[in-house]
Amino acid sequence: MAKQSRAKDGDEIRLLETWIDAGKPLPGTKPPPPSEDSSAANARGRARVVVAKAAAGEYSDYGASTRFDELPLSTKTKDALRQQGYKEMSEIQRAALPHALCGRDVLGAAKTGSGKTLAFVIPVIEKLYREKWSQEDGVGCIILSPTNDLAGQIWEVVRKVGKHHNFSGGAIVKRTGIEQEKERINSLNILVCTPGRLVQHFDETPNFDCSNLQILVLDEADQILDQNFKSQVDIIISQIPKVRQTLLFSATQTKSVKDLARVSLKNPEYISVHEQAITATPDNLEQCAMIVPLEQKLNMLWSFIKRHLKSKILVFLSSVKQVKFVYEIFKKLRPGIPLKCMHGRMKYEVQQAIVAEFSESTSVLFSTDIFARGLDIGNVDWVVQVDCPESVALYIHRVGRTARYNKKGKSLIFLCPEEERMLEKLKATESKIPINVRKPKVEQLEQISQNVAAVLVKFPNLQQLGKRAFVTYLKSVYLQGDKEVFDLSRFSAESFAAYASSLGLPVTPKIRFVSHKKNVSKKDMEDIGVKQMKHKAEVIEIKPQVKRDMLADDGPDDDILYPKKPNPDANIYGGLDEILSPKVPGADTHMEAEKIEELVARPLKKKKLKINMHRPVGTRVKYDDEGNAIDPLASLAEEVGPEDVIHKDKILQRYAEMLREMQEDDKEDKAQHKKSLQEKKFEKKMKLKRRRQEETDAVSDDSGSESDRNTNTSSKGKKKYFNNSDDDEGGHAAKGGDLLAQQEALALKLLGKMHH
Ligand SMILES: Nc1ncnc2c1ncn2[C@@H]1O[C@H](COP(=O)(O)OP(=O)(O)OP(=O)(O)O)[C@@H](O)[C@H]1O
Repeated sequence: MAKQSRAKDGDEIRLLETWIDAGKPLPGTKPPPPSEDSSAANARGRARVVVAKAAAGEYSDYGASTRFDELPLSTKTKDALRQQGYKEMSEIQRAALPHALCGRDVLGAAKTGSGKTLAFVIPVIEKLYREKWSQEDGVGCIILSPTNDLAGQIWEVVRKVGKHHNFSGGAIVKRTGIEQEKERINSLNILVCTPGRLVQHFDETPNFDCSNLQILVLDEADQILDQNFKSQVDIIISQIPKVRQTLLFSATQTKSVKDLARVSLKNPEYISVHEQAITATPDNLEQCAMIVPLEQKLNMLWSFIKRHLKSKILVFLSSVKQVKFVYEIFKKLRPGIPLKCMHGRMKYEVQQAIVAEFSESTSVLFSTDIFARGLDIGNVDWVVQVDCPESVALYIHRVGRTARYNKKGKSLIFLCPEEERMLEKLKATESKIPINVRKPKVEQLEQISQNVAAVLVKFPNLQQLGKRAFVTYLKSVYLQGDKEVFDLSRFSAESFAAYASSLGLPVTPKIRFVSHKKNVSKKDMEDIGVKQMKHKAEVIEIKPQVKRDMLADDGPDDDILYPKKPNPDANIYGGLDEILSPKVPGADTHMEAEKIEELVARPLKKKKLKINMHRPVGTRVKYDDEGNAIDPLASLAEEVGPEDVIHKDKILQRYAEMLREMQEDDKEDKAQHKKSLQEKKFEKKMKLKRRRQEETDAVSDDSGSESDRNTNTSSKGKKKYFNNSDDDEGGHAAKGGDLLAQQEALALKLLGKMHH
């Protein structure tokens, strides 16, 4: 049987190779527009004729195919595609597959959700099939993806399309431990992984061999080729054969020759199927923007969710801490729709489970940008960007999580007045993003800051989270590279205090910014999700300024949350009234066991800050107790007065406690820091002492007198203690060592006491 099947495969491979060679499109050509006679029955008939002709030795040009079964593909692949319901090809598939199947390098760009994955998965499977690849041949294809989740998703597509083939493969992600992966990686034919994980295998897996690699794929190629992955990609390229096929795909493609040179494409086909399109985003996507002051964002998000309880909503926030905080707070406030959250700090299995749940149900998923690219979840109704994306490209990827493959979708972005430059960028002709600006109606906005404050009082652990959310948000703005959009100095001091207050925080948290790139920790980068921190040492100026109250401006017909009448301009497919579904009755805000009615209004008195932040760093620097320069923002935080706290007794009391706790924490931190410095100093001293002792011992060893030899017995023992504590001599000497250790411990203890 196996022999028979091999022979059958052999015949098919010969036929496919001749067909591919005889009917290949000319380099640089695009497929003609689909013929008018494209009814399903006719197309099926045509496909049958094409295949029969090929079998009879008449090979048709397949560059004009519109259906998968008209392409020179193996029966196994065609069967799997049919079983998955794939018949007609999408534009990018029509344009890219003919070139990729005949072995050309491809640089493909097409809108989000347009089917790019199949455009590279099919050539991968077919190439290995025609090469008669088997397990013993090792790694034949590497598909690089920027995230583990996306790698998992791509692997699923490979598995489904290749299910009748005999290849092995897998997503090399964090799920399995690296040790287990090391054992099996050389027997996998198709690897789907992040650049980082692959480099780890090059570094750590003995005999990891990619010398037979046939095909390299970069999904989300522009991201994989950016600075963040540069060193890893360079290592990968240096470890794989130069002669190979390379496929690069993304919705926002890199055109940088330098970038492309790094992956050494050979006469690549540049395929950008939507280059002439009027929009860079899917046609079925309705996009809106709202200018929302920082301190109103949470209220706005809450109000939006409350009015879309029957929708599947994906919410993007800029940091892990914010995602956690908003998720936890909203969970306590119970909007009346299931809530989920997702970020890079979660285990891979948990992420997978959340994705699966979100795919199935109507719910709200709060996420960092881990979810922004590539992930394919069916029927997302809304993408809401609470925090501004770092670039127009990221905006396109985020909104692309909805309106996928001919489905409809809507998106909404909140931009602070200070970030209006981003709106200009989105609206610029070259961005090709049809976005409508809407103004919310202030009287209909639900104000939840008192409720949030009450939740913080009841759940003190959320106070810390709130503080971290505040800090990471500001950090994320500070660390962004595009200073035209992200500039902390444009925010007024009052708006930070108001923002802290909107998060339920009694005081504006103290912040100290790092001023040099090298000082930005990896954890910060992960927390914030900032990929590239291009900023140099720079001045942060916080200019107290009169805030334009955007919400007070009650424009006509432009209320996205609660429109009076539909705006015909914004009505792309059926009107905003469908988007802005009326509030579902009986789903009012209710907090977990809290008595919200106990809380009174919490007016935030705007205190005029006395510090002048206009001056650049260097002309006016403040220092803390330890002599460190304090960032202007940190000083700003200190200026927040007691009048900024909530008036209600209970909350006041709690806040007073919190303040005390924070001061205590500060004190403890300082003491701890001092202690650890002294401990380090002490350890260093002891090490030096030990080394000197050893040197003295060594010198004694070299002397030859009888008496010296006696002394040597013990000094040798001492040396042996450090190397080998098993033998008797060593054991004896270990006592000496123990003594030393005891003395060290005692000294450390004393030191500790001194600083308490
Ligand atoms: N020819 C096709 N017929 C029907 N559905 C298809 C076809 N090709 C792809 N799809 C479906 O379209 C959806 C989007 O495809 P895919 O994830 O490949 O898009 P993409 O272009 O890679 O998007 P992104 O840029 O966001 O990564 C998937 O659910 C996929 O199953």
